[in-house]
Amino acid sequence: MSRKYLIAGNWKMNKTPADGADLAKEIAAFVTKDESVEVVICPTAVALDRVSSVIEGSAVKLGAQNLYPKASGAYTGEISAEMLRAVFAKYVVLGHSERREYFGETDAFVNEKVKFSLENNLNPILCIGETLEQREADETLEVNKTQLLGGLEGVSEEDMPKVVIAYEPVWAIGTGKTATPEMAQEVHAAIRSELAAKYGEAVAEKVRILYGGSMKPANADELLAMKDIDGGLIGGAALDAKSFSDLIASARKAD
Ligand SMILES: O=C(CO)COP(=O)(O)O
Repeated sequence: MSRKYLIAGNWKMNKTPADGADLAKEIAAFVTKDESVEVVICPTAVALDRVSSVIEGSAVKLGAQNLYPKASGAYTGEISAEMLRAVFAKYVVLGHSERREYFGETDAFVNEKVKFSLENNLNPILCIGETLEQREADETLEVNKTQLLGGLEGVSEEDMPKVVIAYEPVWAIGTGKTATPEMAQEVHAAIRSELAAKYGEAVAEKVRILYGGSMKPANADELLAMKDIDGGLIGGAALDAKSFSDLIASARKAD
């Protein structure tokens, strides 16, 4: 496959800087320099600097979990793109369903962040996904299309290869319930065809679409075998060096 698999760990609100550094050290030891899989870890903001030092010189890349789309100034509690670049973050998770649900983030706000991250040399991981109610009401494809196109409003074709999409069905996050490979593939294929309609086939083929939602070593092989699943955005299973390494190993095999 021409797209490089991406395994990204979203640590959410877990791990102190010291615990994060320990975990990062173990992951960095597992990831080789000529790795066929791109590996990203996304600690909390307070752990970014320390984790960054630990993975320096390794093939593991750093991601943040959020940013505020302003250069600097009176935005108490927020973190700028420049600050993320200063700790050598390469990726930033945006529009996660937890941020949409608990912090009221809208498609328009997520879109501002996506554009701001691209303007500031950070690769956005744009998260989209339907709730259980929406799936049961047969709205899955429509909801994902709205969040996808809303998040990408005004993003140029040239910037698209830097964008990663993460399909994370809300009902599968942290619940132990995983979408079947076929369910996930259906949505991933629909996402890719929306990208093709907006940006053309060649661009759509380059964009990586990750699956997220209770992905773990036991189900990774069959998910990663699907044509349009290019990796995973992992929560719970990314908090343990063994399970995260096993996920990287699955992606190596799937390559
Ligand atoms: O939300 C997720 C990653 O962003 C997925 O979380 P879990 O892997 O814990 O279900």
